Amino acid sequence: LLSSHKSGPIFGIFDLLFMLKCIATFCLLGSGLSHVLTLVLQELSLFYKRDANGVGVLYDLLRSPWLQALLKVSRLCLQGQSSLDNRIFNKYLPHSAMLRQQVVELLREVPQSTEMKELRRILRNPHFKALLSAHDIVAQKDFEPILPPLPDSIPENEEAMRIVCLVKNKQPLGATIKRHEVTGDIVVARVIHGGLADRSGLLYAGDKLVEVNGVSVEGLEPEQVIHILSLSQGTIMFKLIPVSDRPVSNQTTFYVRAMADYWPLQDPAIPCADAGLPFKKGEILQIVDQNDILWWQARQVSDLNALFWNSNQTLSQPMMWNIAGFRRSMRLCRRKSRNSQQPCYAQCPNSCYNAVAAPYEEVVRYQRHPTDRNRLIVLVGPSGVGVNELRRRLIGMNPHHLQSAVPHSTRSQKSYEENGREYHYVSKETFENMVYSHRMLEHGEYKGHLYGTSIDAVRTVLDEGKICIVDLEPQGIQMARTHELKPYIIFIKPPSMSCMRQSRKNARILTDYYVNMKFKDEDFQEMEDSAKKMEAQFGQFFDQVIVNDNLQEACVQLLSAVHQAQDEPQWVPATWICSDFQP
Ligand SMILES: Nc1ncnc2c1ncn2[C@@H]1O[C@H](COP(=O)(O)OP(=O)(O)OP(=O)(O)O)[C@@H](O)[C@H]1O
Repeated sequence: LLSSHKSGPIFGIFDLLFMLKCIATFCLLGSGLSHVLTLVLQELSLFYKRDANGVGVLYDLLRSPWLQALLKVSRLCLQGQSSLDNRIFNKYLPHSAMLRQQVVELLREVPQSTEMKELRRILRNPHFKALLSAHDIVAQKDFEPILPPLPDSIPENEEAMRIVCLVKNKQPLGATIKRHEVTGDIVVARVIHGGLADRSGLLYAGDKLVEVNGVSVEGLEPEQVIHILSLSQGTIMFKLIPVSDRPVSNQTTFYVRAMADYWPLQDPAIPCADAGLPFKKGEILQIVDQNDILWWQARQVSDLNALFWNSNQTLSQPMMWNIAGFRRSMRLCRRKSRNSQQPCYAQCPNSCYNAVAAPYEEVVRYQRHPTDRNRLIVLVGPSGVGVNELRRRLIGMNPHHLQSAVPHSTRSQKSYEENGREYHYVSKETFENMVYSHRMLEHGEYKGHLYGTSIDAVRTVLDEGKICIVDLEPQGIQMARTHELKPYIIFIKPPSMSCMRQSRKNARILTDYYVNMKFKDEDFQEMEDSAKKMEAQFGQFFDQVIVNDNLQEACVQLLSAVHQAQDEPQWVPATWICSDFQP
Protein backbone atom coordinates (compact mmCIF):
# COMPACT_ATOMS: atom_id res chain seq x y z
CA LEU A 1 0.00 0.00 0.00
CA LEU A 2 2.76 2.41 0.97
CA SER A 3 4.79 1.64 -2.15
CA SER A 4 1.84 2.42 -4.37
CA HIS A 5 1.62 5.87 -2.84
CA LYS A 6 5.29 6.73 -3.05
CA SER A 7 4.83 8.55 -6.29
CA GLY A 8 2.69 11.10 -4.66
CA PRO A 9 -1.03 10.26 -4.32
CA ILE A 10 -2.50 11.55 -1.13
CA PHE A 11 -3.53 9.30 1.74
CA GLY A 12 -7.27 9.21 2.19
CA ILE A 13 -9.37 7.96 5.05
CA PHE A 14 -9.90 4.59 3.34
CA ASP A 15 -6.17 4.09 3.13
CA LEU A 16 -5.89 4.81 6.83
CA LEU A 17 -8.65 2.38 7.62
CA PHE A 18 -7.12 -0.24 5.41
CA MET A 19 -3.78 0.24 7.08
CA LEU A 20 -5.31 -0.16 10.52
CA LYS A 21 -7.08 -3.26 9.37
CA CYS A 22 -3.75 -4.70 8.19
CA ILE A 23 -2.20 -3.96 11.56
CA ALA A 24 -5.12 -5.54 13.34
CA THR A 25 -4.73 -8.63 11.18
CA PHE A 26 -1.04 -8.80 12.03
CA CYS A 27 -1.94 -8.45 15.69
CA LEU A 28 -4.22 -11.41 15.37
CA LEU A 29 -1.71 -13.45 13.53
CA GLY A 30 0.88 -12.31 16.01
CA SER A 31 3.82 -12.67 13.68
CA GLY A 32 6.65 -10.16 13.67
CA LEU A 33 4.53 -7.37 14.98
CA SER A 34 7.25 -5.01 16.10
CA HIS A 35 9.05 -5.58 12.87
CA VAL A 36 6.01 -4.68 10.83
CA LEU A 37 5.47 -1.62 12.94
CA THR A 38 9.03 -0.42 12.42
CA LEU A 39 8.74 -0.88 8.65
CA VAL A 40 5.50 1.00 8.51
CA LEU A 41 6.95 3.80 10.60
CA GLN A 42 9.97 4.10 8.33
CA GLU A 43 7.80 4.33 5.24
CA LEU A 44 5.53 6.83 6.86
CA SER A 45 8.33 9.08 7.97
CA LEU A 46 9.12 9.68 4.26
CA PHE A 47 5.57 10.80 3.61
CA TYR A 48 5.42 12.77 6.80
CA LYS A 49 8.29 14.89 5.59
CA ARG A 50 6.27 15.63 2.47
CA ASP A 51 3.35 16.54 4.70
CA ALA A 52 1.05 14.25 2.79
CA ASN A 53 -2.54 14.53 3.87
CA GLY A 54 -3.58 11.96 6.52
CA VAL A 55 -0.12 10.50 6.90
CA GLY A 56 0.61 12.60 9.96
CA VAL A 57 -2.39 11.17 11.70
CA LEU A 58 -1.39 7.65 10.94
CA TYR A 59 2.21 8.31 11.88
CA ASP A 60 1.16 9.68 15.27
CA LEU A 61 -1.17 6.77 15.74
CA LEU A 62 1.44 4.16 15.07
CA ARG A 63 3.90 5.93 17.34
CA SER A 64 1.37 6.19 20.13
CA PRO A 65 2.52 4.45 23.31
CA TRP A 66 -0.76 2.58 23.77
CA LEU A 67 -0.52 0.87 20.39
CA GLN A 68 3.11 -0.06 21.05
CA ALA A 69 2.14 -1.44 24.43
CA LEU A 70 -0.70 -3.42 22.88
CA LEU A 71 1.65 -5.00 20.39
CA LYS A 72 4.10 -5.85 23.16
CA VAL A 73 1.40 -7.55 25.15
CA SER A 74 0.35 -9.48 22.11
CA ARG A 75 3.93 -10.62 21.54
CA LEU A 76 4.38 -11.59 25.15
CA CYS A 77 1.25 -13.68 25.05
CA LEU A 78 2.45 -15.52 22.01
CA GLN A 79 5.86 -16.17 23.48
CA GLY A 80 4.26 -17.15 26.75
CA GLN A 81 2.23 -19.83 25.13
CA SER A 82 5.27 -21.70 24.06
CA SER A 83 7.77 -21.18 26.82
CA LEU A 84 5.99 -19.95 29.91
CA ASP A 85 3.92 -23.08 30.06
CA ASN A 86 6.87 -25.26 30.55
CA ARG A 87 9.38 -23.20 32.43
CA ILE A 88 7.67 -20.63 34.60
CA PHE A 89 4.34 -22.29 35.13
CA ASN A 90 5.74 -25.63 36.16
CA LYS A 91 8.13 -24.02 38.58
CA TYR A 92 5.93 -21.44 40.20
CA LEU A 93 2.39 -22.53 39.60
CA PRO A 94 1.93 -24.54 42.77
CA HIS A 95 3.86 -22.04 44.93
CA SER A 96 2.14 -18.77 44.25
CA ALA A 97 1.81 -17.98 47.96
CA MET A 98 5.57 -18.17 48.35
CA LEU A 99 6.04 -16.07 45.23
CA ARG A 100 3.69 -13.46 46.66
CA GLN A 101 5.75 -13.32 49.84
CA GLN A 102 8.96 -12.82 47.86
CA VAL A 103 7.45 -10.07 45.77
CA VAL A 104 6.18 -8.28 48.88
CA GLU A 105 9.66 -8.37 50.36
CA LEU A 106 11.22 -7.10 47.14
CA LEU A 107 8.75 -4.28 46.98
CA ARG A 108 9.80 -3.16 50.43
CA GLU A 109 13.27 -2.41 49.13
CA VAL A 110 12.39 -0.46 45.99
CA PRO A 111 11.40 3.23 45.86
CA GLN A 112 7.70 3.57 46.64
CA SER A 113 5.81 4.83 43.62
CA THR A 114 1.99 4.88 43.64
CA GLU A 115 1.91 1.70 41.57
CA MET A 116 4.28 -0.09 43.94
CA LYS A 117 2.15 0.88 46.88
CA GLU A 118 -0.94 -0.36 45.16
CA LEU A 119 0.69 -3.65 44.26
CA ARG A 120 1.84 -4.14 47.86
CA ARG A 121 -1.63 -3.37 49.13
CA ILE A 122 -3.18 -5.93 46.76
CA LEU A 123 -0.61 -8.58 47.58
CA ARG A 124 -1.10 -8.11 51.32
CA ASN A 125 -4.87 -8.22 51.13
CA PRO A 126 -6.07 -11.24 53.18
CA HIS A 127 -8.54 -12.27 50.47
CA PHE A 128 -5.83 -12.28 47.87
CA LYS A 129 -3.57 -14.32 50.17
CA ALA A 130 -6.39 -16.78 50.79
CA LEU A 131 -7.01 -17.05 47.06
CA LEU A 132 -3.39 -17.88 46.33
CA SER A 133 -3.25 -20.35 49.16
CA ALA A 134 -6.38 -22.10 47.89
CA HIS A 135 -4.87 -22.06 44.43
CA ASP A 136 -1.67 -23.74 45.66
CA ILE A 137 -3.61 -26.44 47.47
CA VAL A 138 -5.39 -27.31 44.26
CA ALA A 139 -2.22 -27.06 42.16
CA GLN A 140 -0.30 -29.30 44.57
CA LYS A 141 -3.27 -31.65 44.77
CA ASP A 142 -2.88 -31.40 48.52
CA PHE A 143 -6.44 -32.34 49.43
CA GLU A 144 -7.42 -33.03 53.00
CA PRO A 145 -8.40 -35.21 54.69
CA ILE A 146 -6.97 -38.36 53.20
CA LEU A 147 -9.72 -40.89 52.91
CA PRO A 148 -9.29 -44.10 54.88
CA PRO A 149 -8.48 -47.21 52.89
CA LEU A 150 -11.46 -49.25 51.86
CA PRO A 151 -12.18 -52.25 54.09
CA ASP A 152 -10.77 -55.56 52.87
CA SER A 153 -14.10 -57.33 53.09
CA ILE A 154 -15.67 -55.73 50.05
CA PRO A 155 -18.01 -58.18 48.36
CA GLU A 156 -16.94 -59.35 44.96
CA ASN A 157 -20.05 -58.16 43.25
CA GLU A 158 -19.35 -54.46 43.45
CA GLU A 159 -22.90 -53.48 42.66
CA ALA A 160 -24.26 -55.62 45.46
CA MET A 161 -22.72 -53.47 48.15
CA ARG A 162 -21.16 -50.06 47.86
CA ILE A 163 -18.90 -48.24 50.28
CA VAL A 164 -19.31 -44.51 50.05
CA CYS A 165 -17.04 -42.13 51.92
CA LEU A 166 -18.13 -38.54 52.15
CA VAL A 167 -16.19 -35.78 53.80
CA LYS A 168 -18.60 -33.78 55.86
CA ASN A 169 -17.72 -30.15 56.10
CA LYS A 170 -19.86 -27.49 57.72
CA GLN A 171 -22.69 -27.91 55.25
CA PRO A 172 -25.40 -30.53 55.70
CA LEU A 173 -25.14 -33.87 53.97
CA GLY A 174 -27.93 -32.95 51.56
CA ALA A 175 -29.88 -36.19 51.76
CA THR A 176 -32.84 -37.43 53.73
CA ILE A 177 -33.58 -40.98 54.85
CA LYS A 178 -36.76 -42.85 55.65
CA ARG A 179 -37.95 -46.29 56.63
CA HIS A 180 -39.19 -48.25 53.60
CA GLU A 181 -42.92 -48.80 54.01
CA VAL A 182 -42.79 -52.47 52.95
CA THR A 183 -39.35 -53.84 53.81
CA GLY A 184 -38.69 -51.68 56.86
CA ASP A 185 -35.16 -50.93 55.58
CA ILE A 186 -33.57 -47.54 56.05
CA VAL A 187 -33.30 -46.03 52.61
CA VAL A 188 -32.17 -42.73 51.16
CA ALA A 189 -35.39 -40.80 50.62
CA ARG A 190 -34.11 -37.80 48.73
CA VAL A 191 -30.85 -36.37 47.57
CA ILE A 192 -31.00 -32.61 47.63
CA HIS A 193 -29.97 -31.08 44.35
CA GLY A 194 -26.57 -29.40 44.54
CA GLY A 195 -25.92 -30.67 48.09
CA LEU A 196 -22.91 -32.63 49.28
CA ALA A 197 -24.43 -36.04 48.55
CA ASP A 198 -25.62 -34.94 45.13
CA ARG A 199 -22.25 -33.51 44.17
CA SER A 200 -20.53 -36.73 45.19
CA GLY A 201 -22.66 -38.59 42.65
CA LEU A 202 -22.51 -41.63 44.93
CA LEU A 203 -25.82 -41.57 46.79
CA TYR A 204 -29.19 -42.02 45.14
CA ALA A 205 -32.75 -41.97 46.35
CA GLY A 206 -33.70 -45.58 47.07
CA ASP A 207 -30.22 -46.76 48.14
CA LYS A 208 -30.54 -49.05 51.16
CA LEU A 209 -28.31 -48.17 54.10
CA VAL A 210 -26.54 -51.08 55.73
CA GLU A 211 -23.95 -49.37 57.92
CA VAL A 212 -22.98 -45.85 58.87
CA ASN A 213 -19.45 -45.43 60.16
CA GLY A 214 -19.23 -49.13 60.86
CA VAL A 215 -22.48 -49.19 62.86
CA SER A 216 -25.19 -51.42 61.44
CA VAL A 217 -28.45 -49.58 60.91
CA GLU A 218 -30.53 -52.72 61.07
CA GLY A 219 -33.39 -52.26 63.47
CA LEU A 220 -32.58 -48.60 64.02
CA GLU A 221 -35.10 -45.81 63.61
CA PRO A 222 -34.27 -43.11 61.04
CA GLU A 223 -33.84 -40.64 63.92
CA GLN A 224 -31.18 -42.86 65.47
CA VAL A 225 -29.31 -43.02 62.17
CA ILE A 226 -29.53 -39.25 61.89
CA HIS A 227 -28.12 -39.02 65.39
CA ILE A 228 -25.11 -41.13 64.37
CA LEU A 229 -24.64 -38.90 61.36
CA SER A 230 -24.87 -35.73 63.38
CA LEU A 231 -22.17 -36.96 65.74
CA SER A 232 -19.74 -37.83 62.95
CA GLN A 233 -16.96 -35.45 62.16
CA GLY A 234 -14.91 -35.40 58.98
CA THR A 235 -15.38 -38.55 56.96
CA ILE A 236 -18.63 -40.48 57.00
CA MET A 237 -18.59 -43.98 55.62
CA PHE A 238 -21.79 -45.52 54.33
CA LYS A 239 -22.14 -49.13 53.42
CA LEU A 240 -25.17 -49.43 51.21
CA ILE A 241 -26.96 -51.56 48.67
CA PRO A 242 -27.51 -49.43 45.60
CA VAL A 243 -31.01 -48.98 44.28
CA SER A 244 -31.54 -51.13 41.20
CA ASP A 245 -33.38 -48.54 39.12
CA ARG A 246 -31.61 -45.29 39.48
CA PRO A 247 -33.80 -42.37 38.52
CA VAL A 248 -32.70 -41.03 35.18
CA SER A 249 -32.60 -37.33 35.52
CA ASN A 250 -32.93 -35.69 32.16
CA GLN A 251 -34.91 -32.79 33.41
CA THR A 252 -34.36 -29.29 32.31
CA THR A 253 -34.79 -26.70 35.00
CA PHE A 254 -37.41 -24.03 34.76
CA TYR A 255 -38.54 -21.04 36.73
CA VAL A 256 -41.74 -20.26 38.54
CA ARG A 257 -43.16 -17.28 40.33
CA ALA A 258 -44.57 -18.20 43.73
CA MET A 259 -48.20 -17.14 43.95
CA ALA A 260 -48.42 -17.74 47.68
CA ASP A 261 -46.25 -17.59 50.76
CA TYR A 262 -44.90 -20.89 52.03
CA TRP A 263 -43.47 -21.59 55.47
CA PRO A 264 -42.19 -25.17 55.76
CA LEU A 265 -42.19 -25.04 59.53
CA GLN A 266 -45.92 -24.44 59.46
CA ASP A 267 -46.59 -27.29 57.02
CA PRO A 268 -47.60 -30.43 58.90
CA ALA A 269 -47.24 -32.54 55.73
CA ILE A 270 -43.59 -31.74 55.00
CA PRO A 271 -41.36 -34.81 55.43
CA CYS A 272 -38.32 -32.80 56.50
CA ALA A 273 -39.04 -29.24 57.56
CA ASP A 274 -35.35 -28.36 57.78
CA ALA A 275 -34.97 -29.05 54.08
CA GLY A 276 -38.07 -27.05 53.20
CA LEU A 277 -37.69 -23.86 51.25
CA PRO A 278 -39.55 -20.89 52.66
CA PHE A 279 -40.65 -18.35 50.07
CA LYS A 280 -42.89 -15.40 49.67
CA LYS A 281 -45.42 -14.73 46.94
CA GLY A 282 -43.90 -13.04 43.95
CA GLU A 283 -40.47 -14.60 44.47
CA ILE A 284 -38.87 -16.40 41.54
CA LEU A 285 -37.85 -20.00 42.16
CA GLN A 286 -35.78 -22.26 39.96
CA ILE A 287 -37.18 -25.78 39.88
CA VAL A 288 -34.21 -28.10 39.78
CA ASP A 289 -35.75 -31.51 40.41
CA GLN A 290 -39.23 -32.86 39.84
CA ASN A 291 -38.55 -36.55 40.37
CA ASP A 292 -40.94 -36.66 43.27
CA ILE A 293 -44.51 -35.93 42.25
CA LEU A 294 -45.37 -34.25 45.50
CA TRP A 295 -42.14 -32.55 46.48
CA TRP A 296 -40.12 -30.63 44.02
CA GLN A 297 -36.70 -29.23 44.65
CA ALA A 298 -36.21 -25.57 44.03
CA ARG A 299 -33.96 -22.71 44.85
CA GLN A 300 -34.51 -19.02 45.05
CA VAL A 301 -33.02 -17.39 42.02
CA SER A 302 -30.63 -15.25 44.04
CA ASP A 303 -29.82 -18.15 46.32
CA LEU A 304 -27.62 -21.18 45.79
CA ASN A 305 -29.26 -23.41 48.36
CA ALA A 306 -31.54 -25.88 46.73
CA LEU A 307 -34.27 -27.20 48.92
CA PHE A 308 -37.68 -28.57 48.33
CA TRP A 309 -41.25 -27.54 48.45
CA ASN A 310 -44.61 -29.04 47.88
CA SER A 311 -45.47 -28.87 44.22
CA ASN A 312 -48.95 -29.99 44.96
CA GLN A 313 -49.57 -27.31 47.45
CA THR A 314 -53.25 -26.60 47.59
CA LEU A 315 -54.12 -23.19 48.81
CA SER A 316 -57.09 -22.36 50.86
CA GLN A 317 -59.69 -20.26 49.10
CA PRO A 318 -58.17 -16.95 48.23
CA MET A 319 -59.52 -14.22 50.40
CA MET A 320 -62.36 -12.52 48.59
CA TRP A 321 -61.81 -8.87 48.10
CA ASN A 322 -63.76 -6.91 50.65
CA ILE A 323 -65.10 -4.09 48.56
CA ALA A 324 -66.94 -2.67 51.54
CA GLY A 325 -63.58 -1.72 52.96
CA PHE A 326 -63.17 0.94 50.30
CA ARG A 327 -64.10 4.46 50.83
CA ARG A 328 -66.79 4.84 48.23
CA SER A 329 -66.72 8.58 47.80
CA MET A 330 -63.05 8.62 46.89
CA ARG A 331 -63.37 5.63 44.68
CA LEU A 332 -66.21 7.25 42.83
CA CYS A 333 -63.94 10.16 42.16
CA ARG A 334 -61.07 8.25 40.65
CA ARG A 335 -63.27 5.65 39.11
CA LYS A 336 -66.29 7.73 38.32
CA SER A 337 -65.88 6.75 34.73
CA ARG A 338 -65.48 3.06 35.45
CA ASN A 339 -66.28 2.34 39.03
CA SER A 340 -66.87 -1.35 39.20
CA GLN A 341 -69.95 -2.23 41.19
CA GLN A 342 -69.27 -5.86 40.63
CA PRO A 343 -65.76 -7.20 41.00
CA CYS A 344 -64.25 -8.57 37.83
CA TYR A 345 -63.67 -12.08 39.12
CA ALA A 346 -67.35 -12.47 39.85
CA GLN A 347 -67.97 -12.11 36.15
CA CYS A 348 -65.18 -14.20 34.70
CA PRO A 349 -64.51 -16.90 37.25
CA ASN A 350 -62.57 -19.09 34.87
CA SER A 351 -59.79 -16.73 34.00
CA CYS A 352 -59.44 -14.63 37.12
CA TYR A 353 -60.34 -16.72 40.08
CA ASN A 354 -58.32 -19.75 39.06
CA ALA A 355 -55.24 -17.76 38.23
CA VAL A 356 -55.31 -16.16 41.66
CA ALA A 357 -55.61 -19.60 43.27
CA ALA A 358 -52.73 -21.27 41.38
CA PRO A 359 -49.78 -21.90 43.72
CA TYR A 360 -47.19 -20.96 41.11
CA GLU A 361 -46.83 -19.74 37.59
CA GLU A 362 -44.08 -20.66 35.16
CA VAL A 363 -42.02 -17.65 34.16
CA VAL A 364 -39.25 -16.84 31.74
CA ARG A 365 -36.84 -13.95 31.43
CA TYR A 366 -38.09 -11.56 28.80
CA GLN A 367 -36.65 -8.42 27.36
CA ARG A 368 -38.73 -6.41 24.97
CA HIS A 369 -37.12 -6.09 21.58
CA PRO A 370 -36.71 -2.41 20.61
CA THR A 371 -38.96 -2.94 17.61
CA ASP A 372 -41.71 -4.65 19.66
CA ARG A 373 -44.68 -2.75 21.00
CA ASN A 374 -44.20 -1.21 24.42
CA ARG A 375 -45.43 -3.09 27.44
CA LEU A 376 -48.59 -1.78 29.05
CA ILE A 377 -47.94 -0.01 32.35
CA VAL A 378 -50.59 -0.70 34.96
CA LEU A 379 -50.79 1.37 38.14
CA VAL A 380 -52.59 -0.16 41.08
CA GLY A 381 -53.11 1.30 44.51
CA PRO A 382 -55.62 2.04 47.24
CA SER A 383 -57.97 4.91 46.64
CA GLY A 384 -56.46 8.25 47.58
CA VAL A 385 -52.85 7.07 47.51
CA GLY A 386 -52.08 9.24 44.50
CA VAL A 387 -52.36 6.92 41.51
CA ASN A 388 -54.10 9.57 39.42
CA GLU A 389 -51.77 12.32 40.49
CA LEU A 390 -48.73 10.21 39.63
CA ARG A 391 -50.15 9.14 36.29
CA ARG A 392 -50.90 12.74 35.36
CA ARG A 393 -47.46 13.94 36.36
CA LEU A 394 -45.75 11.04 34.63
CA ILE A 395 -47.53 11.67 31.34
CA GLY A 396 -46.82 15.39 31.75
CA MET A 397 -43.09 14.60 31.78
CA ASN A 398 -43.19 13.17 28.27
CA PRO A 399 -46.63 13.56 26.68
CA HIS A 400 -45.34 12.57 23.24
CA HIS A 401 -44.27 9.18 24.45
CA LEU A 402 -46.56 8.40 27.39
CA GLN A 403 -50.34 8.34 27.17
CA SER A 404 -53.49 7.09 28.91
CA ALA A 405 -56.11 4.98 27.21
CA VAL A 406 -59.33 6.85 26.38
CA PRO A 407 -62.21 5.20 28.28
CA HIS A 408 -65.61 4.24 26.82
CA SER A 409 -68.86 5.60 28.20
CA THR A 410 -72.57 5.23 27.52
CA ARG A 411 -73.38 8.70 28.80
CA SER A 412 -74.19 11.43 26.31
CA GLN A 413 -71.47 13.63 24.99
CA LYS A 414 -71.30 17.18 26.35
CA SER A 415 -71.01 20.18 24.05
CA TYR A 416 -67.36 20.89 24.90
CA GLU A 417 -66.32 17.25 24.62
CA GLU A 418 -64.98 15.46 21.61
CA ASN A 419 -65.65 11.83 20.82
CA GLY A 420 -62.43 9.88 21.34
CA ARG A 421 -60.79 12.58 23.47
CA GLU A 422 -62.53 12.47 26.87
CA TYR A 423 -64.41 9.26 26.11
CA HIS A 424 -65.46 7.02 23.29
CA TYR A 425 -69.23 7.54 23.42
CA VAL A 426 -71.03 4.30 22.63
CA SER A 427 -74.50 2.87 23.06
CA LYS A 428 -75.32 0.62 25.98
CA GLU A 429 -75.70 -2.28 23.58
CA THR A 430 -72.27 -1.75 22.06
CA PHE A 431 -70.74 -1.38 25.50
CA GLU A 432 -72.34 -4.59 26.74
CA ASN A 433 -71.18 -6.43 23.65
CA MET A 434 -67.65 -5.31 24.38
CA VAL A 435 -67.95 -6.60 27.93
CA TYR A 436 -69.31 -9.97 26.85
CA SER A 437 -66.63 -10.39 24.24
CA HIS A 438 -63.97 -9.69 26.94
CA ARG A 439 -62.81 -6.49 25.30
CA MET A 440 -62.97 -4.44 28.49
CA LEU A 441 -60.06 -4.41 30.93
CA GLU A 442 -62.42 -3.17 33.60
CA HIS A 443 -65.78 -1.50 33.66
CA GLY A 444 -68.47 -0.30 36.00
CA GLU A 445 -71.63 1.70 36.33
CA TYR A 446 -72.01 5.19 37.69
CA LYS A 447 -75.26 7.13 37.92
CA GLY A 448 -76.89 4.76 35.45
CA HIS A 449 -74.13 4.99 32.84
CA LEU A 450 -71.47 2.45 31.99
CA TYR A 451 -67.81 3.35 31.93
CA GLY A 452 -64.81 1.22 31.08
CA THR A 453 -61.32 0.94 29.66
CA SER A 454 -61.16 -1.24 26.59
CA ILE A 455 -58.31 -3.33 25.29
CA ASP A 456 -58.81 -1.61 21.92
CA ALA A 457 -58.15 1.79 23.52
CA VAL A 458 -54.90 0.48 25.00
CA ARG A 459 -53.96 -1.08 21.67
CA THR A 460 -54.48 2.25 19.90
CA VAL A 461 -51.89 3.91 22.15
CA LEU A 462 -49.44 1.03 21.80
CA ASP A 463 -49.86 0.93 18.03
CA GLU A 464 -48.71 4.53 17.88
CA GLY A 465 -45.41 3.40 19.40
CA LYS A 466 -46.25 5.04 22.74
CA ILE A 467 -46.24 3.68 26.27
CA CYS A 468 -49.76 3.27 27.57
CA ILE A 469 -50.33 4.00 31.27
CA VAL A 470 -53.58 2.85 32.85
CA ASP A 471 -54.74 2.57 36.43
CA LEU A 472 -56.77 -0.47 37.29
CA GLU A 473 -58.55 -2.01 40.20
CA PRO A 474 -56.44 -4.99 41.27
CA GLN A 475 -59.23 -7.28 40.10
CA GLY A 476 -58.59 -6.00 36.59
CA ILE A 477 -54.98 -7.22 36.61
CA GLN A 478 -55.90 -10.70 35.41
CA MET A 479 -57.76 -9.32 32.43
CA ALA A 480 -54.72 -7.28 31.42
CA ARG A 481 -52.21 -10.11 31.85
CA THR A 482 -52.07 -11.28 28.26
CA HIS A 483 -49.43 -12.22 25.75
CA GLU A 484 -50.39 -9.16 23.73
CA LEU A 485 -50.24 -6.45 26.42
CA LYS A 486 -47.50 -7.96 28.62
CA PRO A 487 -48.40 -5.56 31.41
CA TYR A 488 -45.85 -4.35 33.91
CA ILE A 489 -47.69 -3.83 37.15
CA ILE A 490 -46.64 -1.14 39.58
CA PHE A 491 -48.19 -1.00 43.01
CA ILE A 492 -48.41 2.49 44.49
CA LYS A 493 -48.12 2.00 48.20
CA PRO A 494 -48.94 4.52 50.92
CA PRO A 495 -46.12 5.40 53.30
CA SER A 496 -46.57 5.09 57.06
CA MET A 497 -49.39 7.04 58.74
CA SER A 498 -46.97 9.54 60.24
CA CYS A 499 -45.37 10.17 56.84
CA MET A 500 -48.77 10.61 55.22
CA ARG A 501 -49.80 13.13 57.88
CA GLN A 502 -46.74 15.09 56.93
CA SER A 503 -46.75 14.76 53.13
CA ARG A 504 -50.53 15.18 52.74
CA LYS A 505 -50.71 18.22 55.05
CA ASN A 506 -51.89 20.46 52.25
CA ALA A 507 -53.41 17.80 49.97
CA ARG A 508 -57.12 17.65 49.28
CA ILE A 509 -59.27 14.60 48.75
CA LEU A 510 -60.81 14.75 45.30
CA THR A 511 -64.35 13.49 45.39
CA ASP A 512 -67.55 14.20 43.56
CA TYR A 513 -69.31 15.49 46.59
CA TYR A 514 -66.73 17.29 48.67
CA VAL A 515 -64.21 19.64 47.30
CA ASN A 516 -61.27 20.84 49.29
CA MET A 517 -61.72 18.20 51.93
CA LYS A 518 -58.57 17.57 53.92
CA PHE A 519 -57.26 14.06 54.60
CA LYS A 520 -58.15 12.78 58.04
CA ASP A 521 -56.46 10.04 60.05
CA GLU A 522 -59.28 7.66 59.19
CA ASP A 523 -58.56 8.22 55.48
CA PHE A 524 -54.93 7.31 56.01
CA GLN A 525 -55.98 4.28 58.04
CA GLU A 526 -58.32 3.12 55.26
CA MET A 527 -55.58 3.59 52.73
CA GLU A 528 -53.16 1.55 54.80
CA ASP A 529 -55.69 -1.24 55.35
CA SER A 530 -56.63 -1.30 51.69
CA ALA A 531 -52.98 -1.46 50.66
CA LYS A 532 -52.36 -4.39 52.99
CA LYS A 533 -55.29 -6.29 51.54
CA MET A 534 -54.19 -5.57 48.01
CA GLU A 535 -50.67 -6.77 48.72
CA ALA A 536 -51.96 -9.86 50.48
CA GLN A 537 -54.19 -10.84 47.61
CA PHE A 538 -52.45 -9.52 44.55
CA GLY A 539 -48.84 -8.90 45.63
CA GLN A 540 -47.61 -11.79 43.49
CA PHE A 541 -48.53 -9.84 40.35
CA PHE A 542 -46.68 -6.67 41.28
CA ASP A 543 -43.53 -6.17 39.26
CA GLN A 544 -42.57 -3.17 41.30
CA VAL A 545 -43.74 -1.39 44.45
CA ILE A 546 -43.33 2.37 44.78
CA VAL A 547 -44.03 4.11 48.06
CA ASN A 548 -45.69 7.43 47.37
CA ASP A 549 -44.39 9.62 50.16
CA ASN A 550 -42.63 12.49 48.48
CA LEU A 551 -44.54 13.08 45.26
CA GLN A 552 -41.53 14.23 43.30
CA GLU A 553 -39.42 11.25 44.32
CA ALA A 554 -42.24 8.80 43.63
CA CYS A 555 -42.62 10.33 40.19
CA VAL A 556 -38.92 9.89 39.41
CA GLN A 557 -39.06 6.27 40.59
CA LEU A 558 -42.13 5.69 38.47
CA LEU A 559 -40.46 7.05 35.37
CA SER A 560 -37.46 4.84 35.93
CA ALA A 561 -39.74 1.82 36.50
CA VAL A 562 -41.51 2.55 33.21
CA HIS A 563 -38.17 2.55 31.40
CA GLN A 564 -37.00 -0.59 33.16
CA ALA A 565 -40.16 -2.34 32.03
CA GLN A 566 -39.45 -1.50 28.42
CA ASP A 567 -35.68 -1.81 28.28
CA GLU A 568 -34.54 -4.32 30.90
CA PRO A 569 -35.08 -8.07 31.20
CA GLN A 570 -37.99 -9.04 33.45
CA TRP A 571 -39.65 -12.26 34.57
CA VAL A 572 -42.93 -12.76 32.74
CA PRO A 573 -45.34 -15.70 32.51
CA ALA A 574 -44.00 -18.32 30.12
CA THR A 575 -47.35 -18.37 28.33
CA TRP A 576 -46.75 -14.82 27.14
CA ILE A 577 -43.72 -15.94 25.22
CA CYS A 578 -44.70 -19.51 24.42
CA SER A 579 -45.07 -18.80 20.72
CA ASP A 580 -41.36 -17.87 20.74
CA PHE A 581 -40.52 -21.36 21.97
CA GLN A 582 -42.15 -22.98 19.00
CA PRO A 583 -39.77 -23.88 16.19
N1 LIG B 1 -47.15 12.10 47.65
C1 LIG B 1 -48.15 12.99 47.80
N2 LIG B 1 -47.96 14.07 48.58
C2 LIG B 1 -48.94 14.96 48.74
N3 LIG B 1 -50.14 14.87 48.18
C3 LIG B 1 -50.39 13.83 47.40
C4 LIG B 1 -49.40 12.83 47.16
N4 LIG B 1 -49.92 11.92 46.34
C5 LIG B 1 -51.17 12.32 46.06
N5 LIG B 1 -51.44 13.44 46.69
C6 LIG B 1 -52.71 14.17 46.67
O1 LIG B 1 -53.70 13.30 47.22
C7 LIG B 1 -54.94 13.54 46.58
C8 LIG B 1 -55.47 12.21 46.06
O2 LIG B 1 -54.64 11.81 44.98
P1 LIG B 1 -55.23 11.05 43.74
O3 LIG B 1 -56.49 11.67 43.29
O4 LIG B 1 -54.16 10.90 42.74
O5 LIG B 1 -55.54 9.69 44.42
P2 LIG B 1 -56.00 8.35 43.73
O6 LIG B 1 -55.06 7.31 44.19
O7 LIG B 1 -56.12 8.52 42.28
O8 LIG B 1 -57.39 8.07 44.43
P3 LIG B 1 -58.88 8.49 43.96
O9 LIG B 1 -59.24 7.54 42.89
O10 LIG B 1 -59.70 8.29 45.14
O11 LIG B 1 -58.76 9.91 43.49
C9 LIG B 1 -54.69 14.54 45.49
O12 LIG B 1 -55.06 15.79 45.96
C10 LIG B 1 -53.20 14.47 45.27
O13 LIG B 1 -52.68 15.69 44.81
